[in-house]
Amino acid sequence: METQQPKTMDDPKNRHKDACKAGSAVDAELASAIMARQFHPPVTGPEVWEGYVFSGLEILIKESTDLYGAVLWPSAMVLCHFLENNQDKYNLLDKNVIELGAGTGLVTIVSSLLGAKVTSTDLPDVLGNLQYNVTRNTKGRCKYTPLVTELIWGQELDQRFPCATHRFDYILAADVVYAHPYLQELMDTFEYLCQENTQILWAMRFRLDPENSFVDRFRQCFHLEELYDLPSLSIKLYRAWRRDSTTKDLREAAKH
Ligand SMILES: C[S@@+](CC[C@H](N)C(=O)[O-])C[C@H]1O[C@@H](n2cnc3c(N)ncnc32)[C@H](O)[C@@H]1O
Repeated sequence: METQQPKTMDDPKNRHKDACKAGSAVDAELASAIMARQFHPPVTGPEVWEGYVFSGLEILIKESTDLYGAVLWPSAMVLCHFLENNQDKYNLLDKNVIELGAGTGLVTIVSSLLGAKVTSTDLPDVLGNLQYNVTRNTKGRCKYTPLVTELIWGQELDQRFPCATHRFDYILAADVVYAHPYLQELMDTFEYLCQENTQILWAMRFRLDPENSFVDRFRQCFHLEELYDLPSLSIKLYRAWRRDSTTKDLREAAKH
């Protein structure tokens, strides 16, 4: 299957240069705190690495610039920053977590470092690089070894992730909504995986109309709460849960 290469995406490497130019003081402060997580590791040679600090640990991510799934997008940093700083409310310890469109794996790595049992998923083309980064940064550092596996949105979900045996406390997703032709399949995947006690934590960058209409459609199936709004990065972070679940269900689920 071909990896989708969205025509409307800008270069993530340049994106954060504009951070903090606009928006409220809170936005600017938060955006710069998130972007300060990145450092340039002293790795020489032909390989390109990006360095990040989360959970008090250095994380080295290998990117390969030929695929969108092999580049780290700032929404992933926003989601990681949130998870690390909100462990009192969103404690991932011993929780079942699935990440959709994991790309280079930063969210999977940070969730694993925070104690979650993570299933990290993406298209077949990017799994090699994803597995490499996940192993490199979690081996010997995590309570549970993360599982890296293929999940093509909307395909074979009931065969590969039967509801009876695959119950997730959290679905994590960073920058999976953009101008690609699989938005309905992505929506179907959220709907399929999100059970009564599941919470979705989803960071997205707003670029063009597809993002806005996806959010509108998403609201028809899920309750949506805005957790972060970072205008300087054009990124929002949402929490979502099924329309037929109550907040009480989720509070009860969070206790176990
Ligand atoms: C913009 S990248 C974001 C990557 C990562 N979450 C991050 O924030 O750095 C979008 C991700 O979605 C994955 N993706 C795109 N279409 C997909 C599909 N139909 N099924 C599963 N994953 C898909 C891509 O391979 C890529 O990893």
